[in-house]
Amino acid sequence: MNMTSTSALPQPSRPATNPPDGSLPPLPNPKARKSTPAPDTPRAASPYQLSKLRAPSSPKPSLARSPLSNSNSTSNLSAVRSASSGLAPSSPDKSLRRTISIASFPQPPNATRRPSTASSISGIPGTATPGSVKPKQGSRLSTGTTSSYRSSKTPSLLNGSADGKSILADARDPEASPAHSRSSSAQGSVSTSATTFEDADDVTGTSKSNSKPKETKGNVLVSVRVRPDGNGGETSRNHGEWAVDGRQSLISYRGKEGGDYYYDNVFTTHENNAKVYDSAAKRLVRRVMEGYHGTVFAYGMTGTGKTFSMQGTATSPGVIPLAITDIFSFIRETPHREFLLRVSYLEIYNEKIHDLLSAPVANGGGAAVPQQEEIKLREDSKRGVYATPLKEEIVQSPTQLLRVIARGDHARRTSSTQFNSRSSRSHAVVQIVVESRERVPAGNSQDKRSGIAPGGVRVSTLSLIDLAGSERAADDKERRAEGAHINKSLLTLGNIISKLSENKDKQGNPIDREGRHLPYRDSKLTRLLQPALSGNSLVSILCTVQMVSSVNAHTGETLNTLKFAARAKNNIVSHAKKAEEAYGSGGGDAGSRVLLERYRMEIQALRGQLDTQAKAQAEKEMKWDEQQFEKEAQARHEEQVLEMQLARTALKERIEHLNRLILSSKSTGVNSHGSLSAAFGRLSRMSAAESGTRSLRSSASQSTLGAGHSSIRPISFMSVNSNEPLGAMPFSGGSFGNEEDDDLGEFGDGKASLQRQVTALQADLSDKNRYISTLERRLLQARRSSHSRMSMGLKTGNATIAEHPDVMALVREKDMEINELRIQLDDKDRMLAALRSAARHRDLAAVTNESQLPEMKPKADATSSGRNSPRGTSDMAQKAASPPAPPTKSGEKEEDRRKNMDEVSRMLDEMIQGRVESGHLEKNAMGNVRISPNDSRRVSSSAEVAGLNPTPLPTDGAALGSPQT
Ligand SMILES: Nc1ncnc2c1ncn2[C@@H]1O[C@H](COP(=O)(O)OP(=O)(O)OP(=O)(O)O)[C@@H](O)[C@H]1O
Repeated sequence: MNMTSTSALPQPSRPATNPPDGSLPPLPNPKARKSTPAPDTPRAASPYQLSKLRAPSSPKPSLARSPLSNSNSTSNLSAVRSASSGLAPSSPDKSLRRTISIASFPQPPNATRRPSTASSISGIPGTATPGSVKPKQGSRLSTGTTSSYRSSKTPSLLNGSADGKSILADARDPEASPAHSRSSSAQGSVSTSATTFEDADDVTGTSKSNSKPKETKGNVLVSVRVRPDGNGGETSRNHGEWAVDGRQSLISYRGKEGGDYYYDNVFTTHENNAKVYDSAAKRLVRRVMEGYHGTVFAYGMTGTGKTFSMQGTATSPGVIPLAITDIFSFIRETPHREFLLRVSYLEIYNEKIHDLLSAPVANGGGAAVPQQEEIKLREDSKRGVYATPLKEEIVQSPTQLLRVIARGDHARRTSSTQFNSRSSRSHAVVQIVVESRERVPAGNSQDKRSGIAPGGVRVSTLSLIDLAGSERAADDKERRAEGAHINKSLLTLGNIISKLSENKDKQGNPIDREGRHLPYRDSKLTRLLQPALSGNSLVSILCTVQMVSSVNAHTGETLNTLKFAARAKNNIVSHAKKAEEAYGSGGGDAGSRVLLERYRMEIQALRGQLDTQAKAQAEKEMKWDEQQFEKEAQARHEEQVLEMQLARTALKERIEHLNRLILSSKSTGVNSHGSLSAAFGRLSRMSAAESGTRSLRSSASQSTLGAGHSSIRPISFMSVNSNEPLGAMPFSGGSFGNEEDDDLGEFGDGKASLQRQVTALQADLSDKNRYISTLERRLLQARRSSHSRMSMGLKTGNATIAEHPDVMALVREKDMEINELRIQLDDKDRMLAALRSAARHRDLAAVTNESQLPEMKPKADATSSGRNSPRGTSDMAQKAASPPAPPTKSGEKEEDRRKNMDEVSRMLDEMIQGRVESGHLEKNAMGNVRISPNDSRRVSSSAEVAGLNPTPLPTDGAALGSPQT
C-alpha cells in the first residue's frame, strides 16, 4: 500500500530540554569481548541484491545482474557465502557464523567468533615500532605526538558498556532487546547479537579516557572504516604515515599534524560489512525497534566506501539490508507486540529534496531522472522538522522493504567522478518508521474485538543516511556545481557538530557555547539532521577514509574526516529516550501519523460498520425473505387466477360455441327476424315431446339429410334449404347469408382448441342425430296422418254424395266398370306377355331342332319360305296368339301346339293363383274363381290414391272367373 505522508528525522516525544533521569536501559552485552580482526570475510549474503549494490571487483553492477528475486533463497545465501568465502578460504580467522533462513525472510547471521590471535592492528606491527605507540594489553592508548582523540567509552545504549550498571533495569524492562543471544529460536535461528570483543575496559564498564565521560555521549557511536587500496584490495598493511589499530580502535598519523585518533570502532581494510554493521549499527537498530529514534550516517570523502558500507553488495550486504533483516528478526522474536513499518526514501540533490519513491524509474545508465514535485521541509512543535509531501510505503516483509529501497536507489543520482566511477551526487536518506503496540492477549477476545490494547502505540524512526562525498573541485562544470552543494552542506554539518554543546536557549533550541543559534538552516542536510544532532536520537556515525600513501591529496581529506569524527564523538550529546506511547489519533508524539492507532480506530470503525451492515443485511434478508414469500404467494395467487381465467375462458368459449350454435340456428332462420330464429334455435334442440305438436313437412328435408350435405351443417339449415314452401314451414323463410360466416366463425375461432371443437362438434352431431330421428318419427307420423286425413277427407267430402244413393250407386257402378276394364287390360297385358314368352320358347325349340336335324332343314326352310311367314319373336307371339300353323308333319305340329297351350295354361294358373293369394279373387271348392267382395272398395281407393300406392290392385273381372277364359 502506498501512502503519501511526511517524513522527518526522529523527533523527541518529550522536549529535548528534559533529558532522561538516570541511566538508560542498556542492551545486554557479553562480558567477554574478543577481538576478531578477521580478514574481510564476507558475511552471509542478504537479500540485498540491488541495482546499486556494488561488487568489490565490479563497481556499479546493474540491477539485472543482481536480481532481487534471489534474495530470500537459503540456497542462494549458501551459494553466495561459499562464493564469497573464497576471499579467505584458508584464513585462520575464518568466520564461524552460521546463517539459517527462517520462515519467509532471511535471518541475521550469527556472530560466534573465536578469539583471534591475529593482530587487529593494520599498519602497526604487533610489536612496538619506531614512531608508533605500542599498545598496552587491556588498555587504550591515548598517546600521540601532536594530538590525541579518544573515544569516550561512556556507558550507553549503543556500546553496551552500561550493561553492568543497568542489568537490573534491563531485566525489568520487558521491551528491552531480547537477550543478546537469540539462538533460542525454535527454528534454529542464530544469534543476532553484536560481535563482541574481549576487553577489560568493557568488562569493568570503565573508560581509560583522559576526560571524564559524559553519560549521554554513550548514545553516540563514531566509527572509522578504512577502505582497502583500490589496487586489487588490501595487499599491504603499510599505509605509510598511517597506522590503523582496529583492536584498539586507533588510527595514528605520524606525519605533519599527526596524532592518535581513538574512536568507538576502527574497521581495518580486512573487516567486512557484517562486522561494520554489528559494531556500528546493530544495537542502534534494535534500540529503534524498542522505541528509540536512531540515525546512522556515513560520512567521508568521495570514493572511500560510504555507499559500499551502507548498501553493500550482493555478496556483502551493508548496513541498510542488514538492518532490515534485523528489524524483521526483532519483530518475529517479539510476539507480545505488534508492529507496523512504513518507509520513505528521499535525496538532497543540489540543495533540493526529492522523493525517490515517487520518482519515475530511470531509463538505465544512471542518468539523471527528472524529478517530480520538490519536497519542502517543515517544522511544527509536535513533529519537529519533516519533509512533505513524501511518499511512505507500508512494508510487511524484508523483501518488500528491500525492493522499495532498491527502487529508490535506482532513482538516486550518481555520476562518474575522478575518484568514483559511480559517485553518489546526493545525500540519500532512508527513513523507516516503526510503530509498535502491545498485542492484545490471545484469549482476550473482548479486548481483541474492541481493539483496546493494554498500551498505546510507540513510534520510532530509523534514519539511514548515505551522504555524498566531499570532493575537490572537478573539471566538469556539472560535477563542480554538485560538488559545491555537497561540500557546502558537509561544511555546514561539520560546523554545527563542532559548535554543538549541551547549551540551549529559553525555548529549548540548541545554542553554541557562545549562546548563538546553530546554523541548521544553512543547508537542507543539517536542517534534516537537526533532530538527531540535537540529541533526540541515538546516533552512529561511520566515517570512511582511504589511506593511500602515494596520494598526498588523500591525507588532508582523511585528516579532515578523522577530525570530523572526533568532534562528532565529543560534541554530539544524545538524550535519546524511548518514544512516548500515543493513545488515539490526537495524542502522543506522532499524533495522527500513528498509523497503527489510526488503523486500530479504523478497524474499530469498520467493525462497527460491519456490525451495522450485518444487522442491516440481516434485516434486509428478512425483508427479502418476506418479500419473496409474498412474491411467491402473489405468484401462486396469480397462477390460480390465471388458471381460473383459463378455465373461465374455456367455459366461455364453450358457452360462446354453444351460443354460436344457437346463433347459427337463429341465423339459418332469419337473422333479420330474430324472433323466428330464436324460436327455431330452440326448436332445434327440442325433444320429440317438446315439438310433438309441430308439423314439419320434411320429405324434402329427409332427402336433404341424406343428400351428402356436411354432417356438421345444422339440420335447420338443411331443412330450410329444401325450398319448401314457406307456408308449409313452422317459420317463414329468411336470409341464409350468415350461414357461411357462422361456420367460419365456428371453425375459424383460434381460441378453441381442436379437441374442444371436436367435442363440441360431436355434441352437436349427437344433438342433430337426435333431432333427425325426431324428424323422422314426425315424418312418419305426418305421412300416416296425411293418409288418414286424405281418407277421412274423401269420406267427408263424399258425404253429400252418399246422401244420394243413386249417385253413389252410379259412381260405384262406374268404378266397378273402370276397375273391370283395368283388370281386363291387365289380364290382357299378362296374356300378351305369356303369349310372347311362349312364342319365345317355341322359337327357341325350333332352332334347337334344326341344329339337331340338319337333313330336315331344307324341308323346313322350304316350308317356311313357301308360306312366307316372318320369323322372330313377333312371329312366335303371333303363333302363340293365333291358331297354330298347319304342321308339315302332323305329329310334330300337334306336339308343339300342345306344348304351347300347356305353357299358356300354366302361366294363367300362376296368375290366378297370385290373385287368389293376394285376396283379389276367391276360389271356391269347385275350383271356380270370382272377385273378392272387398275388392271393389279397394280398387276405387287405389284408383284415387294411385300416386300414393305404388302397388296397383288388380280388379276382379268376370272374364277371370276361370283359367280357361
Ligand atoms: N571496504 C571496501 N572494500 C572493498 N571495496 C570497497 C570498499 N569500500 C569501497 N569500495 C569500493 O570503492 C568504490 C567506491 O566506493 P563507494 O561508491 O562506496 O564510495 P562513496 O564513498 O560512496 O563515494 P561517493 O561519495 O562518490 O559516492 C566502489 O567500487 C566500492 O566497491
